[in-house]
Amino acid sequence: MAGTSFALPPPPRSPDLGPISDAALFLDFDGTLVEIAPRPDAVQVQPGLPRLLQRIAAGLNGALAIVSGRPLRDLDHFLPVPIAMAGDHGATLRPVPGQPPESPDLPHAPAAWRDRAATLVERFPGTLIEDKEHGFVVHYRLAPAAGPVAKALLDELLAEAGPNGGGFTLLEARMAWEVRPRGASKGTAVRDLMARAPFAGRRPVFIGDDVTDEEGMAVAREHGGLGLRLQDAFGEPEALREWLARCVPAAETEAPA
Ligand SMILES: O=P(O)(O)OC[C@H]1O[C@H](O[C@H]2O[C@H](CO)[C@@H](O)[C@H](O)[C@H]2O)[C@H](O)[C@@H](O)[C@@H]1O
Repeated sequence: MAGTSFALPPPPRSPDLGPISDAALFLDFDGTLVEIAPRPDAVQVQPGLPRLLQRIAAGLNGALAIVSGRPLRDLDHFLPVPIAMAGDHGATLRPVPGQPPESPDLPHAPAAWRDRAATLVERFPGTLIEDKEHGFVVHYRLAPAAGPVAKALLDELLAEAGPNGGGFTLLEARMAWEVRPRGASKGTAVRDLMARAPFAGRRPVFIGDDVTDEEGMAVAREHGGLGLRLQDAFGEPEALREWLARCVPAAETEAPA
């Protein structure tokens, strides 16, 4: 519903932005909506958060999307509410809740790469591999010494595959290295969603904490919107959740009946 008078309040650390009207809100998950945890399966979602997001989405006529590196199955587990989602760093889109996800035609990482990464996990207890639809992540939060070794191994695998890494790139995440297919990113996800209702015609506001969010922020800015780094505009995830809670009364006032 472009043209609505509903406005998000200014972020606490960026008051100069003033109220943000006609927003389409794009939110990262890990490190942004929830605090970083020792392992991917250990994140704690505040009990009221899913419903809060659903209420804000309703106030924005559906123009709220989670844009995450996580697969949709994780997002559905942690946020079991009908809101738009983009998972796997933009490789999987579900713009309409309840509809089947959409995936561009992307390559799948060779099984041999995953096997080589598994040898690393044997050498460095505490490391773990997280499988994604197209690639995988080597996490080393619980074994920091493994970080440079994992990077060297994954760099080598991609280099052996040719100049464009066999269609893959190595993404630096928080205490993790992710083998991800080229051609999808949080930027492509935001661009795709901004071409569709109910996002089209609104002002994109992307909020994230990590280097993996920068492409999403850049596309939001290209569309005349805001790319907000959590640490700069809000501080910690808790401050973002407090801000989201403050969005709700206005959202419900302005939501269509
Ligand atoms: O795009 P995001 O929603 O921020 O997801 C990025 C990656 O987040 C997860 O890993 C990170 O969070 C874990 C839980 O706090 C933490 O243990 C790990 O060290 C972080 O790298 C997730 O596991 C990945 O799949 C996401 O791509």
